[in-house]
Amino acid sequence: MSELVRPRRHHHTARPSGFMAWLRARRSELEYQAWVEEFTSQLRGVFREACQFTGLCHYISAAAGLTVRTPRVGNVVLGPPVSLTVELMPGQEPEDFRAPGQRIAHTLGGHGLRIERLSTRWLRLVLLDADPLGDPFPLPDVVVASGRESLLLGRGEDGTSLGHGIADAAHIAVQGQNGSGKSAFCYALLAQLAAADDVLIAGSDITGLLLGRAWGDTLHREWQTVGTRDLEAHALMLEALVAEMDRRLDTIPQRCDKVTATSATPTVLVVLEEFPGLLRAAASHPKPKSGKSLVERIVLAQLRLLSEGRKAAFRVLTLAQRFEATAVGGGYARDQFALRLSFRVPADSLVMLHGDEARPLGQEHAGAAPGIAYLSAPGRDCERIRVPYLGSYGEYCDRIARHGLTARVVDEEAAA
Ligand SMILES: Nc1ncnc2c1ncn2[C@@H]1O[C@H](COP(=O)(O)OP(=O)(O)OP(=O)(O)O)[C@@H](O)[C@H]1O
Repeated sequence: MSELVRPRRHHHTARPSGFMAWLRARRSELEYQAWVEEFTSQLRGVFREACQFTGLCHYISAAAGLTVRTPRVGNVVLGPPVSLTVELMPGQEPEDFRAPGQRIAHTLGGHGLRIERLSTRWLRLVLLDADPLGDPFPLPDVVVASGRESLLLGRGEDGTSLGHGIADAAHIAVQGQNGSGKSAFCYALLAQLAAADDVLIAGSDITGLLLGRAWGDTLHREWQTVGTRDLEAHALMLEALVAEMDRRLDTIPQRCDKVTATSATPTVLVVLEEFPGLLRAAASHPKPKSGKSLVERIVLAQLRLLSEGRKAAFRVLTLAQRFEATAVGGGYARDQFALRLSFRVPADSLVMLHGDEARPLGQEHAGAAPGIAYLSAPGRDCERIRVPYLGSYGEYCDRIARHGLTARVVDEEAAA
């Protein structure tokens, strides 16, 4: 199969003058039209073959033998970008094109496929020339005033921005290999949240970079435990958070089934940076003669925050290189995360966190550039996004110093 080359007009810089010039222009236009026809018919043929090889077809048994039916192509638009309208076959849905989309795009000579629903039966498939997530994009110096406002999570392949309110009842799981951009993503997330009056950023960070130093003068700092020198302090902090959660659950007002975050009872974002590393470090701690080990205490506290925290306005943000059940406190703990992001990870890790739906992307995502993540969330199709980049670590420290909350304006009425 020869490569599909999108027809391009020859641009004449000078306006044709005289009969010979007119003739040349006319001939060039006819050649262009013939090229367009040839390209369009080849594109239809290659699309048909791609559908056949990716299973987007029906096999019909007729007297003359087995025939293959593929989705009918309506209009082809040269663009750029090239797009084609396609009629769905009986029983087909636009989602069926998502998994094989990239293979179809590669077969047609593009990088990716954007799927747009035109009507119940018709789709537009847009062939993307380059990876729309290829270029980094900066995080503007913005903060939210409340956890109910939407944080900028990233940009999807169709260029639209994706938001998430921390007050939404979802715990967040972030996995990625070294250097894949997960810390930078959390810098961007926390920097946006630092000034919210109804949010407390708490948690444990053995690296002491995401939490800790940068938060020095803010009121979040006293709820953050960092470093590896005093590992018991991490367990004590998590247990203190569980105690606060229990207090809130005990005092939920009559006829309410959850705590509504205010400046007096802020949404507590419990950040667990490099959680498997914390468990590994805690495992080397001497076991007490009686009672629970340090690892058991940390795992139990995390599990309680994950399973009961949502109603008490607690959200957990856990980071790990790999979200293996054994590394993050068990399969039940892992199941509690509704919003899941994977930066560059091996294909099996991607499937482990996002399920079989992510399998077709596994190989490609294993080589993803820093800042590109695969995201799944309730009520959303799984998708690739590019997260915003805040810049250097120094810039993160500057933003926290500039915006980090140092005092709360308590709304007395809401507090009562
Ligand atoms: N969104 C992004 N856009 C562009 N470049 C990025 C982005 N995020 C990270 N990078 C680049 O990748 C580098 C590594 O990112 P980061 O430190 O966040 O990785 P990590 O996954 O946290 O790694 P580690 O586990 O080693 O801490 C950054 O120093 C930066 O150069």
